[in-house]
Amino acid sequence: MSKEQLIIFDTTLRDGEQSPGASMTKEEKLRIARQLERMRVDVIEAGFPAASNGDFEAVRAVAETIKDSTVAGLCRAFDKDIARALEAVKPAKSGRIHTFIATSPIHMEKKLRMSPDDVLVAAQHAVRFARNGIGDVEFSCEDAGRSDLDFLCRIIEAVIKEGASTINIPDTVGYNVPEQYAERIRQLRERIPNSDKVVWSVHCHNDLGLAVANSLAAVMAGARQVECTINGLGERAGNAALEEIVMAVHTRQDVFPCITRIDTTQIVAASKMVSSITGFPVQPNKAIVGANAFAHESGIHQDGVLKHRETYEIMRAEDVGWNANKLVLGKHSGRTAFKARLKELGIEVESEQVLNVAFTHFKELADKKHEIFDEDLHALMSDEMVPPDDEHYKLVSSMFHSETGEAPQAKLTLSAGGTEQHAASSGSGPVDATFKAIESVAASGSELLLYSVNAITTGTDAQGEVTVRLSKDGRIVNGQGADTDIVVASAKAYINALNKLCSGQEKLNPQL
Ligand SMILES: CC(=O)SCCNC(=O)CCNC(=O)[C@H](O)C(C)(C)COP(=O)(O)OP(=O)(O)OC[C@H]1O[C@@H](n2cnc3c(N)ncnc32)[C@H](O)[C@@H]1OP(=O)(O)O
Ligand SMILES: CC(C)C(=O)C(=O)O
Repeated sequence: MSKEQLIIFDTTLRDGEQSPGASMTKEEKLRIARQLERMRVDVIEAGFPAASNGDFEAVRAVAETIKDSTVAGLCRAFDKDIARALEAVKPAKSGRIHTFIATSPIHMEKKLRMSPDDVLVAAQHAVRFARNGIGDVEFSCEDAGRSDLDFLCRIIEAVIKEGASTINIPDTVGYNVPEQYAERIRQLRERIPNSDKVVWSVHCHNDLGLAVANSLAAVMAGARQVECTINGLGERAGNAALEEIVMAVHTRQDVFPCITRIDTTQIVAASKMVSSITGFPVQPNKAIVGANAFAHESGIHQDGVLKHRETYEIMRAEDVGWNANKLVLGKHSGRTAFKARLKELGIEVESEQVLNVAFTHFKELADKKHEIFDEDLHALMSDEMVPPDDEHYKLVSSMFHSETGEAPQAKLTLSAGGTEQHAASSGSGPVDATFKAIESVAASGSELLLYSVNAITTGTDAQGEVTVRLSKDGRIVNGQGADTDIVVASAKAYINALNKLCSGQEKLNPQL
């Protein structure tokens, strides 16, 4: 007997982007969306079009590009929001409007300041309005995990009558526990007329570390869509991790009554891409995608695995995309192997020109490093992917001086809009001196929220990957830079963040 399909709805580009500091540019969203499509995700929630013109453009670009996944835009139960989302998803081959309103007593009374009856009317109106513009409408009862069951039944019955075809029951604040949440889904399916005509969806947050457990319990109770994100990214403690949901369902087919369409071999590439773009490292012990997820340290385990892999492994590393790399890349590699590996990693290169520049940089890196790993390529390509038009600032050259007892000095040459500028500064350390020197040219007035360095791979020749988070006028951006010299990586990351801050705006320093 063939199994029912479990719809995988990825919201990395929407709820994932709500992680403080994870905001993404249009180009970054497009790169991730292409990888999600390659992974055969069913629905890609690309953003919240009414949030800003930038997000509208990003959702529209995803809708124009993606052909094999449905593209969804989220909106409040508000005509203006819905109209904006309809416009953004219009170019999609398959588009969806996802509209929501809160249904819990605390949200209705304290946040919306609306009576339950008014919320019900707003929900009906929103779904009707959306259905006039598009055939595929999802309705979410925000904070359903703390909502009154009778009220949920009333509102859901009403929106189904208006034409909603997917009903989402979010545990918005991660309050539920698996048994209770599954029972909620079961009760709703039993009590609501025509419940078998809609897809039941779940969207779980991880405040108590139960997002995946709750989602899977709901699947056992009849949910057939799970909303999730790569690496579990998302508001506060995040959402259910896509890789964990998918691999639990695939590995335990003896338990689950459904199966996903996901190409699991694309999972690790997606995880590395999201980590590299957002600057959120994946913890080594993270299930499925952590560096240690398939590593065996202790003798008894190693002995067992050598005798029979399945003694300690319930999944095969290669099935989720680990160790897919059969070619070792280094300074003797050519363009063909370089291009092939990028393709395997889901990194699409827009033009031959970008490829040629990237290949030159790859060779430069290979001269400094013995072996080039996938992580190096992700970092390298993140540097290449900012379109040249948006690169107002460029690092031309740098010199650093540190001596015991002396304040470290940085001397830089930057190109600002094509004009070379020299800058020098001292600081409490070489990185501090570098940032001060850059600021003496850019005068961005931005606040440095985060500075972090990660060794991309092991060894003293490893590249350092630096993330710099800047904030200005309420906008928060992440910049990334990688180099075998971490001060250079820091300069690149700072400049990358500045370029994002000023993309689409006038240059930061009006004198330049
Ligand atoms: C659980 C979730 O993840 S929900 C999705 C969260 N995502 C976002 O918030 C996207 C980013 N948000 C934004 O850019 C802005 O908040 C906007 C553009 C959506 C709205 O901005 P503003 O109009 O300035 O409103 P603001 O954010 O201050 O307050 C939200 C308003 O929406 C109302 N509201 C909240 N949810 C809903 C809803 N689902 N339907 C209708 N109204 C809603 C609130 O009651 C509040 O109304 P009030 O101003 O009359 O008190
Ligand atoms: C809008 C919904 C789906 C949401 O993000 C939540 O409730 O957490």
